Amino acid sequence: MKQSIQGSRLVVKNVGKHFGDFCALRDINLEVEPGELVCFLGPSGCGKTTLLRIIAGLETQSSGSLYQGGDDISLKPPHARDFGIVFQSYALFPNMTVADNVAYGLRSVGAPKQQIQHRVCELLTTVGLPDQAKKYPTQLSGGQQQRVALARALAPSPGLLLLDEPLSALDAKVRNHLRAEIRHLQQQLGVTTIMVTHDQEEALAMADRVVVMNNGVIEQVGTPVEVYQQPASAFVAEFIGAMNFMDSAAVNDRSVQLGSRVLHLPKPLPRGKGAVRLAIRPEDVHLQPITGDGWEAQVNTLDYLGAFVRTQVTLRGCGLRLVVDVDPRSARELGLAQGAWVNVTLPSDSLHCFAA
Ligand SMILES: Nc1ncnc2c1ncn2[C@@H]1O[C@H](COP(=O)(O)OP(=O)(O)OP(=O)(O)O)[C@@H](O)[C@H]1O
Repeated sequence: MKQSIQGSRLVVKNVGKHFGDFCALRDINLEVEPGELVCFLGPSGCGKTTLLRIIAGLETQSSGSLYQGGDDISLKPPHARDFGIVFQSYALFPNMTVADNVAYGLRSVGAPKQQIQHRVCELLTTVGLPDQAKKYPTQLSGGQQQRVALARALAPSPGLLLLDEPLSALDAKVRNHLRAEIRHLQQQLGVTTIMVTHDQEEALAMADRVVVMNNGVIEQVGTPVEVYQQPASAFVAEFIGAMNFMDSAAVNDRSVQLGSRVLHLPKPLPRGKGAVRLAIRPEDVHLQPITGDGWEAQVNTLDYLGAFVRTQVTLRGCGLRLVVDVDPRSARELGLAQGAWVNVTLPSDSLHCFAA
């Protein structure tokens, strides 16, 4: 039996899902490449789990189709699809040993006994539990149980691995550790993987591409760098990381009026007129000594967060409040303190614009 897994390509085409009158998914289109790890990320109720369950065949789509490795799987029952799944709650069989849990999928397809034993050993070693084969799930920690669940899902060498919030029941330290291990294992095996999460840090750290969902639609599909640096909508900009939003008005297709100033934009506006929602990340706002260029602003609050200082300032004149992240050394050099005055500049190449 092979240790490496040949990941298969998954295509989701025009998938929609209704529960009665409620539309949970609308016209979902997605292609997951062999060996890729894709995260479904979005707020509670946006449809992540429903989409994962449709891919697994545990839920039936109301419209659209699905293809795995070129085969139309749209109407296949779960057992006829080629995937392994890990749920948030470990869902191990409590009356079976660790070894029997991992062997379960192989026994059900009638694999020879010796081959099963070898595969179970191999997988328990891979997930770092070579000595736990004879234990029962209740004798293991949450992190260990989730490793067993992962080994069980991978045992039949599926073309697709589905992970439904696999880390959210674990404490922060175990979660971070297991996050890195799952990613390493996934890359080593080359198994095509889809993970559902509402934790943006987890998605950005693990995924090749992130699918950002909201209200049953895909807002953006992109690499972690793309969804962070070039958010396609105000929702994505706000949902991933921190963002300042400012109401402004277009002067023409390359500039906007903010308070008494005209700011130039990095990209042309789709419409060169009307209201525009301008946005900038806290780490992209520049603070300088009061003699510098830009707006005069007063410091309202300062929070020391270890790697950086999160500051809130109010611009003189327009009264606009901005959150600014400054590295601790610059904060010291600027003499940042509550009530202090600084100059604020908003670099053009860091501005994002969205329809108001
Ligand atoms: N069987 C069902 N019957 C009716 N409505 C459902 C059913 N399953 C899901 N929904 C609704 O569909 C929407 C999407 O649910 P889903 O579980 O996919 O969201 P989610 O993004 O995974 O959220 P969470 O992060 O909270 O799990 C929700 O509004 C939910 O209430």
